[in-house]
Amino acid sequence: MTRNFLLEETINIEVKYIKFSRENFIIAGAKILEGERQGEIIDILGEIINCRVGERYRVSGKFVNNPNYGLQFQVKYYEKERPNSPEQLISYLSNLGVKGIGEKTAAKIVERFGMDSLTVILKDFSQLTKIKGISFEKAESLYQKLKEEYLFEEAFNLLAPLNLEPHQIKTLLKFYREGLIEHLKENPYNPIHELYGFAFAPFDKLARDWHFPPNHLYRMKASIVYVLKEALEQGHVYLPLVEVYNKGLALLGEGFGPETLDEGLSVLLRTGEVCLERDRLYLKKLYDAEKTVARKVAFLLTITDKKINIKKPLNEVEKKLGISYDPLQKEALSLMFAEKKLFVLTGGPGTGKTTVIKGFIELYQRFFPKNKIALAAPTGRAAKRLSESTGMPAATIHRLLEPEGETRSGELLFRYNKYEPLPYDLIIIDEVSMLDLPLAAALFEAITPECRLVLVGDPNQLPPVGPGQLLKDLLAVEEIPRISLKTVFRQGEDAGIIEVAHRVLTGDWFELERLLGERMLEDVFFLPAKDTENITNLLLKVVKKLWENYGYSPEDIAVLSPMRKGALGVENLNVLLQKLFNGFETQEVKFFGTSFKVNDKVMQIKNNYERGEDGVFNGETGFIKKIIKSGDEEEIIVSFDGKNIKYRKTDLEELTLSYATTVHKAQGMEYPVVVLVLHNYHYPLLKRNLLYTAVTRAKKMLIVIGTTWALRQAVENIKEETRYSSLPERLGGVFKKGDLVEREG
Ligand SMILES: Nc1ncnc2c1ncn2[C@@H]1O[C@H](COP(=O)(O)OP(=O)(O)OP(=O)(O)O)[C@@H](O)[C@H]1O
Repeated sequence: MTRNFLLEETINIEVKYIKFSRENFIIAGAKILEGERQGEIIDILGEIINCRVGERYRVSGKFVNNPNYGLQFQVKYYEKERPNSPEQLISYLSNLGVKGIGEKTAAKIVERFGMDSLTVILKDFSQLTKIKGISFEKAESLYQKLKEEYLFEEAFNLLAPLNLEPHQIKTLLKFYREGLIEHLKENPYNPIHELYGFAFAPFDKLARDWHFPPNHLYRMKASIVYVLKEALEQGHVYLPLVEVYNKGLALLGEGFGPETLDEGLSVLLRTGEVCLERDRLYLKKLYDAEKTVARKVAFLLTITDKKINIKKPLNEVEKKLGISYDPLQKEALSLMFAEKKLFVLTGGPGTGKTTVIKGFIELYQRFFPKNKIALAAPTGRAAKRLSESTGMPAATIHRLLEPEGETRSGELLFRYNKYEPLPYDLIIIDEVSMLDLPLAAALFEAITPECRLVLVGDPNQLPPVGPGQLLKDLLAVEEIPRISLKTVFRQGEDAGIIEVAHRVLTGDWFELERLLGERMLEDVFFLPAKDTENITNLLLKVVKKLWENYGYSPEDIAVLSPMRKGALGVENLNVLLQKLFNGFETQEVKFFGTSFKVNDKVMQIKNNYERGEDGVFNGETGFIKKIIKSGDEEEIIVSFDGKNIKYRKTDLEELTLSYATTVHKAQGMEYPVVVLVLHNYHYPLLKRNLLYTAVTRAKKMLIVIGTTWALRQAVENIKEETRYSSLPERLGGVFKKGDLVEREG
């Protein structure tokens, strides 16, 4: 949102009704308040936060003629006007959404305090209690709401013209509260240091506006930290110093050389915000995490146990489970009882990883009946699957560690850590491909040296969303005991899916094309379609058929797309699928353009350890069971696997519709039916590991809809991003040079 908008006009309007709102984009009917068009009601379109009926705005933008809707005004910049008549004030107060402050009560307030009402509320809200029907609590809620509005407005007026997104402004306010502007004045780059996910440019512009010189130390420091945080978002644990300098100098613009950054770097090193090792620069948090994991892994490998011979009891276990393990599986089982306390089991779908784990637990319980075992996985769904297949309780790694609070910048603190280690003798972690470095560090730190650790996963899946690539890194260190299971044992209804998964892995496009083209497989279908419109239509037709004719419920069907945005992006598909599955439902709560309806399939999109009894975590899916409306309050009850969790309207930023989801978000999940859409415009993401991850999510049926080119591209593109991580070298060092890892002392 900038003010330099070609042919820009500015008009004053009053919002009469909201026609449409999505995220922060709205279309509203507004009355023009002055000028030639005074009194006309036209549509205004644009991003306006917390836009409410009755409010007045000064909007800048341009008039456009829409062939269907007539004259409209596209808003590029706006300023909310404070109410300046008693009627406006009443409308403003009653539309704030404070429980118990409707039009009548608002009128009483304005009657008593006149045009000073807002000042009175902000200065001394207890005065409101003089009015009959306004309790202290009600007055306080109104004060809180008003204060929030003012803070937001102040921040918005300062930051929105710098291209900061509204949700980012909210994040800043949540973190700095009333002190936001003060903190920015002190050092406009503070958020780059203290938070994640912010661009450099807005704060750089702010610093310029406030006359901080371009070679200011703050700017040098922030550019380095920004470059490292950007690298973290891309999965890197560190960046080579030369890359930091190149990227940092590109940010600073012309006229700067490495020597200007040197000063910033030495301050950051002195204060410990970043760490330099050889030519590798780390954010401290990731440096510590990497060292923790390396130290613990080294420790688990150096302190050894007595090897146990499992030959005889294994026969009994095989009899009990009615299975005969193949030689590789037997070797895996025997290594799990070897001297070293860390073991990594890998393999694609259906290769018997779970079957080996089951046998291992059986054996372990025979040898150590009193020992305590914990099973965990990075996501709730993966933990549930692990629990179902082993018949033992399994938790997410978060729950295993028991979050107890979080730091100001949102990092979780756990009950179990190096001071209070996890009370288990054996820990088995599944889906380790999804485990990122910070969570791995928290886990490893909380493991006692006596504990045995078995890690299970498939390294061909996508790497974790967070930084690092633990599983791949561990596999790169030859001293770490591991077995990679190869034979596919599963011969059920998903045989075709497994065959396709293996063909994808080997990049066997011609065979795959033949299998799909000749419809050789019972459970995999490729429906070629060219443009996004055809793909969408076909998708809706297919999903409708699956639902109405084949009896699959929305819960059973996962529509996967590589991206969030665009015609075939998850956001768009969710709106279409909601209409299909739940179009007639009328009970809804609107939240920034998303309509949440009863029966909708939803996903939690951030970890919240305080929600419900033991937290709801990123990636958990559920269904909206109930919407409760009382007065101005709206609440939603979501059932996650039978567990009912309450969300207030303001909590809805934690939820998203999940009829469709990205392949990245579907990692670790399994669904009876996967419908995957692929189009040429997904090009940057069309990679083998993404396709493999999508394919292996399907248990009974896989349907791919899209262009042949996109599918082939995904099969053949093996360019995986390289993630900078020193873990393999650090661990290699233990066995060779011993220079990068400190032994546990
Ligand atoms: N040695 C074996 N002999 C016969 N059947 C086996 C053997 N090992 C595994 N199976 C069978 O193969 C199927 C797949 O095994 P399992 O579920 O353990 O694989 P997985 O690697 O965990 O798969 P996924 O990653 O897809 O969950 C199961 O039905 C299992 O009973």
